[in-house]
Amino acid sequence: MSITVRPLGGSEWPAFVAVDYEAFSATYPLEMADRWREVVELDRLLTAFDGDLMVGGAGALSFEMTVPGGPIPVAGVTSVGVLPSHRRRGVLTALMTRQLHGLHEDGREAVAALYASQAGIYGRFGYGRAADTLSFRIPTHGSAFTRSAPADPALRLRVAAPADALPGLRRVYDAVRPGRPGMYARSDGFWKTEIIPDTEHDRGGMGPLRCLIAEDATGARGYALFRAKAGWNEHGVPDGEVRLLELMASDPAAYALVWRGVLDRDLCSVVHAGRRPVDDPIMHLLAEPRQLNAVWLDDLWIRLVDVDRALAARAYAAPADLVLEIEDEVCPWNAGRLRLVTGKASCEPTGAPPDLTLPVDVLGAAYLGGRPLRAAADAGLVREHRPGALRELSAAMAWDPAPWGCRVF
Ligand SMILES: CC(=O)SCCNC(=O)CCNC(=O)[C@H](O)C(C)(C)COP(=O)(O)OP(=O)(O)OC[C@H]1O[C@@H](n2cnc3c(N)ncnc32)[C@H](O)[C@@H]1OP(=O)(O)O
Repeated sequence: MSITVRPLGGSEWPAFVAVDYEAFSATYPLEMADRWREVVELDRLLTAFDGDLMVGGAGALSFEMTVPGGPIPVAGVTSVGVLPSHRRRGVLTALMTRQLHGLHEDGREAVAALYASQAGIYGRFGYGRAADTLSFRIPTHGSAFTRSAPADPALRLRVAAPADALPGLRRVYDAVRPGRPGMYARSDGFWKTEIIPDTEHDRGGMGPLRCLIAEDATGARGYALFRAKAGWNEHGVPDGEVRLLELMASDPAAYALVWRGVLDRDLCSVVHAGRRPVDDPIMHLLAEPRQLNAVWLDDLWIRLVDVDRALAARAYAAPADLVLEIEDEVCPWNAGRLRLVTGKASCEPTGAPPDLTLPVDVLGAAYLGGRPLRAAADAGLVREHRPGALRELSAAMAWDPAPWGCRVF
């Protein structure tokens, strides 16, 4: 089988959707692809052909994503799929290789990010697991806060229609985003098609999308987007549930108030809060944090497309002056030695002997500051040639707060 990879042609969007739909065993009504059409950038979609049959596709979104120190351009890789009839014959490999080489030649983004459908897929292409996420299942009867939970009498909680509340949601999201690595700017289209849509399919058996806003005279300071479903058990005791989709606040008092609004919902006995940051302050607010019943998952995967530019683009938490020997089979322009000097964030080729040797996926995993390089070294993935070099780089790359992308793209 000979596979050709090329950009999507003018009339090929329906075929791209059909491949994706089949690859993902999707259940959404096909018209919903029109929604995604508002977000995707058609000129950044790649397709793979077996003869004249489209058998795979992959896309990239032009994001501004926060990394340690502030936002930078990042390619958000998405809509990757291969027809079941053509799996495990190298179609994804051809797409990923072409995409990474294209990003390098294009030069707009030195970093690519994605959410993986399965955690075993992307390491071979140089992506590292850079952020984690926790999902909570909180029984409302066990959700009392500690006595030191903050409160602000100027705040009030308001029930709002999500579409009407959009300016307030954006105000809060855009206040939080620049401070947390992994969060990315949302276009109007992204808010409208990914965050607030509310069809039967979006509801998935739950109620409509609901919104709580915490605000004062200046406007919104926090919000929650969620779905709920009331219910009673066989004894007549209320046991409805809340599914929290997003909760964001620009200050601690607003954060605590919005959470209380979600946890205190009448007739609901449990709150499922998916994809929360691993340093979510709710862990400090609950008097009995075991009631979080946390489950740990991978969040963003990061690929340093151009290692030198990517390392020079972020800030560092501690001084470091090191020679790194990078291993990168997929993007050979990265393989070699770079001198990283953190104070001025410069990263230049050098012939000096290396202090550390590490594969590009390990560096990608550490890039957002949430995965200690030291732990990767303990797993045997980093080789230290100068004693102390590992500790130096690990401390420099660590960052607070923990990385988190919030919503899958
Ligand atoms: C960012 C996103 O969009 S994530 C969404 C990814 N898409 C999906 O999950 C949809 C359903 N799955 C698919 O479409 C396909 O099975 C894909 C895209 C995951 C893989 O496509 P393929 O063309 O089969 O991959 P390809 O043949 O290039 O495999 C390359 C290597 O990855 C491995 N691989 C492929 N899929 C997986 C997987 N799901 N888990 C672990 N390893 C995998 C292959 O075994 C192969 O390994 P090898 O080089 O050691 O032989």
